[in-house]
Amino acid sequence: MQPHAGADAPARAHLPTSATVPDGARPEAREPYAVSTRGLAKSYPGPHGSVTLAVRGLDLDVHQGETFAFLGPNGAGKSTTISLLCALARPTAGTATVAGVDVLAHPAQVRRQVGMLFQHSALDMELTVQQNLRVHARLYGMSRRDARRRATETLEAIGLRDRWQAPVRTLSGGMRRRLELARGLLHEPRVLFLDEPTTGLDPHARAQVWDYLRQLRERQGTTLFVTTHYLDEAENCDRLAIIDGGRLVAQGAPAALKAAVGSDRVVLRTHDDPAADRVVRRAAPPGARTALGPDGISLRLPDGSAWIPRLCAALAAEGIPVRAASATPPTLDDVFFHHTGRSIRTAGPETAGEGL
Ligand SMILES: Nc1ncnc2c1ncn2[C@@H]1O[C@H](COP(=O)(O)OP(=O)(O)OP(=O)(O)O)[C@@H](O)[C@H]1O
Repeated sequence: MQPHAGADAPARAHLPTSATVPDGARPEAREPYAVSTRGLAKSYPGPHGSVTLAVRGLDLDVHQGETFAFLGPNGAGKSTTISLLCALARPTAGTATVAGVDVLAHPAQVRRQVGMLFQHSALDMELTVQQNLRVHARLYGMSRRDARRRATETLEAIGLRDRWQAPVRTLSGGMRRRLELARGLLHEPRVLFLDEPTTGLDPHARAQVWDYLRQLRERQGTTLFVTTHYLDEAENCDRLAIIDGGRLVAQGAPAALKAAVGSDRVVLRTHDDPAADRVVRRAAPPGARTALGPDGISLRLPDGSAWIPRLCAALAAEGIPVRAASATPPTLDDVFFHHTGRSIRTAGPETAGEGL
């Protein structure tokens, strides 16, 4: 479907518009970012006269040609942000430019510049692969020749060239997802927004989608803005932003975000973990907090592997041999925990802000 202007535009008292690039100018000449937002916010009417603050003042910068992950738990505000950036909904406050174009001043131009892959399939199941692409090409005003050329290229790239006459309902879930990717790319968008592109796919199909995204980035330098709640997917992106309850929690390259957390996770297993826990607490540096769990005793320590022999020696001195010990560098879940005090695996929609 052709994207349409948001009918949900709330009253905007003083919504500033960015003056970065006027219509028709070459955006890359002045705009170094594929996506840039300042104070971007969106609220919805909530239950019982309340207001849901779905997105609360985002400052995001996505470089051209990079694969950018937008990571957050359910209800964090990821889909809402994509709607704002694709000019499908109007912000309540703040500014945003996509491919150098202001989403508030020139929404139609933004919609032409971007490609979108929605969470739920927007394919027509009764039409063939080729017909689905043709409908999309018409909506974007592509010439027949361009549409045919691009359809051939994209179907080749996603490995569906031999299925071009098949009705979409006969394709597997992974094939349909790849076809949606081909469709989103048909009009050669400068920025492709993907809302949880691999949700519901099996591991093999997930890997295929990511292989294709990687190729796309290498061949065409398309900027990819991908929402996900899979940590491993965010890990493989150039940079990421973490969002929780509509707020930006952290933004940067995965390695830099993890390095900023600093401490490694040290886990020790013994035959008597409660007794060992008391010993470890005495031996660990002041301020280090231990946690007893089914995996053993865990604690966060800078340079964790250097601490393991010391902790083992302290335990041996108390007659408690160590059965297993490990030191793991911080993960993106640790980054999320560091900033929010919760694990992304257990964080849920109740964190989305409700207020006035
Ligand atoms: N059209 C709407 N009307 C009212 N509230 C909405 C609307 N769309 C989203 N919300 C609320 O805004 C908050 C953010 O929702 P959003 O869908 O953007 O989160 P998300 O991070 O994409 O979640 P998920 O991973 O589950 O898709 C939630 O509290 C949601 O209930």
